[in-house]
Amino acid sequence: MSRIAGAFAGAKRPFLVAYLVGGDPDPATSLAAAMAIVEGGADILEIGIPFTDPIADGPVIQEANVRALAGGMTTDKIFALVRAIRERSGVPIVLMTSYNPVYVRGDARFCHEARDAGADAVLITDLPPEESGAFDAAAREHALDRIFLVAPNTPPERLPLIAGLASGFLYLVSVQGVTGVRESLDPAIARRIAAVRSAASLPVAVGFGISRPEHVRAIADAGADAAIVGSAVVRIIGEHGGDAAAMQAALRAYVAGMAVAARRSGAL
Ligand SMILES: O=P(O)(O)OC[C@@H](O)[C@@H](O)c1c[nH]c2ccccc12
Repeated sequence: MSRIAGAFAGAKRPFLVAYLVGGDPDPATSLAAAMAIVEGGADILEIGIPFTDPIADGPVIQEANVRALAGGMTTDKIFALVRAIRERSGVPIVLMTSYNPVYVRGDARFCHEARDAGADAVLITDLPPEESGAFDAAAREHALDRIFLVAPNTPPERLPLIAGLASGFLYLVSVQGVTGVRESLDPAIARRIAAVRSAASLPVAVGFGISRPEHVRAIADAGADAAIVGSAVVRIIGEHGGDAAAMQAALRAYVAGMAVAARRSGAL
């Protein structure tokens, strides 16, 4: 069983997935951020490989991409970051990336290096299921789970195709649009979670726009297995970039509040 499947099957189910851009604002501070997020209680870590032309990223994450690239982040250093986290923690790690950094290495080499560093899964934001056959074969060979996005405008008839390729969990995008903190959740989310559930037996994690404990509770009450928080975490890193100790304290406190909200939810 993969580390991610094991986490979802375990007594302490994963409720909170936290995202950060690898290397934001520089490799050492990013490691400090990742460890504070884990210490705060995140159950799964999602690490974005910074890229000049990201898809679906709102302004907060775009700026983090720019900071990370300016701080010297490369794909090699992403693997070094994953390795450093893995030396310190057993937290499941999802690598999120555009296909470009994968393509330049080749599917097999990318998957080998990701696995060797200690990553558990890969999410490629711009590789549709129809075109992911070669990558999927390499991922399977290296025992990496494949996370796919399901958006509000994903036609229901595509769900079986996506569910057939995915493993670990399905990433349900809560809104049509880009990443970023939002005031409230789309009321249609419960219906969408139910639709994904009926098409797939995988855990469902909901992301985009989740930033407050009440959002996490609402997601849990709507039947999701996990909530994904990105921009709210990345914003804290951006605010404290120069002061690692203050950044770590703020991240620990914020993530702990979100994790506690998830675990108190009756639905979970
Ligand atoms: O930032 P938000 O709204 O909290 O959403 C999570 C999201 O940032 C993260 O999972 C993510 C970052 N970049 C992406 C690109 C596509 C899909 C998802 C993502």
